[in-house]
Amino acid sequence: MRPQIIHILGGPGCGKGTQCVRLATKYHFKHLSAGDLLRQEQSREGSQYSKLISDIIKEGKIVPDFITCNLLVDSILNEQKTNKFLIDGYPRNEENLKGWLNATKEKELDIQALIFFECSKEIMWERIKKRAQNSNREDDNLNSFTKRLDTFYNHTMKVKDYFQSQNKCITINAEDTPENIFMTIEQRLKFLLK
Ligand SMILES: Nc1ncnc2c1ncn2[C@@H]1O[C@H](COP(=O)(O)OP(=O)(O)O)[C@@H](O)[C@H]1O
Ligand SMILES: O=c1ccn([C@@H]2O[C@H](COP(=O)(O)OP(=O)(O)O)[C@@H](O)[C@H]2O)c(=O)[nH]1
Ligand SMILES: [Mg+2]
Repeated sequence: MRPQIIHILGGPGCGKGTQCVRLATKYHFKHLSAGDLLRQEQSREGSQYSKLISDIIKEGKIVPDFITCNLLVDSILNEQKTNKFLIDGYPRNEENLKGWLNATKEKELDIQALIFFECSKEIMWERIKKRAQNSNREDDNLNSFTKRLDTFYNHTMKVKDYFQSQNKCITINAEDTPENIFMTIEQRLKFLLK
């Protein structure tokens, strides 16, 4: 069967990773966080992209697609246990989207849906501040958060528009408790979750 893919997007700190972990555990998805893959590549000894990734992440900008797309495709093709994937935090702009649509067509990957989290910037900032207490991430500070937010509104929203035009976008209110958000996702994605 063709690998099945669900994307998750939303602003910085809205709770994408938290809900992906829950979904992956209960429904046996492989959770691929584009940000985690980039951070791994950044700290991989000998990586020619370390500095580029680090600089872009601090600035809240978006890493060129050939890097992120290759990391994701490699992870999908190397996965042995499942053919269901949650792709967390990607595609983040139109360049990512174009690269991803080409790659998925070529590799015959089936994109089923985008889960899009809606959350106010005030709540996202509260959550980032909480995460900053133990995340050690270079971008969990007010300066990077402001830039990431700007990138989100100016670029990532266009990706949402694309999925909406394909009738594949499921919008979820992410301002609730993690438990309630998870229940809402389960209800809205019943047709996909097995
Ligand atoms: N629904 C929620 N209510 C309160 N805090 C949350 C909720 N979801 C996630 N968090 C917390 O907010 C922070 C950011 O969550 P995370 O899942 O890493 O977001 P994202 O991947 O979208 O940046 C973490 O500290 C997490 O524990
Ligand atoms: O496809 C991606 C995903 C992430 N990033 C970079 O990695 C950072 C952190 O992404 P992550 O998804 O981990 O952040 P989150 O939204 O979960 O806080 C982003 O701000 C971007 O700079 C990127 O360039 N391309
Ligand atoms: Mg995350």
